[in-house]
Amino acid sequence: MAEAEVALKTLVRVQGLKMAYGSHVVQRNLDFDIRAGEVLAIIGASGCGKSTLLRHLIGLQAPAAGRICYGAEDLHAADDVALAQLRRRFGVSFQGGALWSSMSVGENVMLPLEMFTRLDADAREQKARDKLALVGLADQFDAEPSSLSGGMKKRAAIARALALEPPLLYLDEPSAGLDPLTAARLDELILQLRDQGNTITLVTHELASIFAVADRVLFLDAEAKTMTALDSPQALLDHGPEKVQEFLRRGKPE
Ligand SMILES: Nc1ncnc2c1ncn2[C@@H]1O[C@H](COP(=O)(O)OP(=O)(O)OP(=O)(O)O)[C@@H](O)[C@H]1O
Repeated sequence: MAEAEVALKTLVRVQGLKMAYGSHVVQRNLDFDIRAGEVLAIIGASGCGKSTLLRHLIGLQAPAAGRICYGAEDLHAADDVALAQLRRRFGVSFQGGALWSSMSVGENVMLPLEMFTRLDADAREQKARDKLALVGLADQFDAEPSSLSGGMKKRAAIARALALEPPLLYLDEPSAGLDPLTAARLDELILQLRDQGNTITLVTHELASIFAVADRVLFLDAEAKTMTALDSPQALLDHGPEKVQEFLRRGKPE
């Protein structure tokens, strides 16, 4: 397939999405695509609805209005069988990593393989070791999660999200709480995964990393309660809405 065609392929289409908790509307009129091969960063002020959007995208919360389609399949209208198949199309790494503390790092990564594939134990172990190697944790297969640093836990959670080799990864605040060097290494991992053909949608507060990794940025405005920008970080910095420029200027590296 030609490069331009790959870049334009849509994995997820969000149409007229309204998100609410009861009568409290968080965001409305969200219309955007997630394109194959891109890193899309969802940004905006605290409380604007970034995590809520992520929960809608992975099917944990239902829209108050609108649709989220993976190909022709409406995520929230899918029956259980279709939903199980849809969920195989994406991996998720939640804030904090959320590894099971009662299992070793390797067992954590093998868990989705045990639950969703018929691979035998040897094949599961090999795949988990491959994924851990990919995120730079080849030697941590037998380690307890509690012995890992914050950055290593996030990497291990990404390895687990990669276990089933989904084309799309959702990462919630992958570099939150990390020192700048560790955060930069995580940015490198995200770019490496993208270069290997993964599509990554991440929620982030870390403005510096947006410029390092994001192909496009979706800005959710907390006051307007809708998206007010969707473009490359540089384009938004140069000629985006004033509020978005201001938001991005705070994190622009010198
Ligand atoms: N379970 C819930 N019940 C009711 N309201 C909620 C719930 N979770 C979030 N909210 C509200 O929805 C809005 C969006 O919250 P959300 O956590 O999605 O924002 P965010 O942009 O991810 O914030 P942050 O950057 O601080 O993590 C906020 O006003 C929040 O108070």
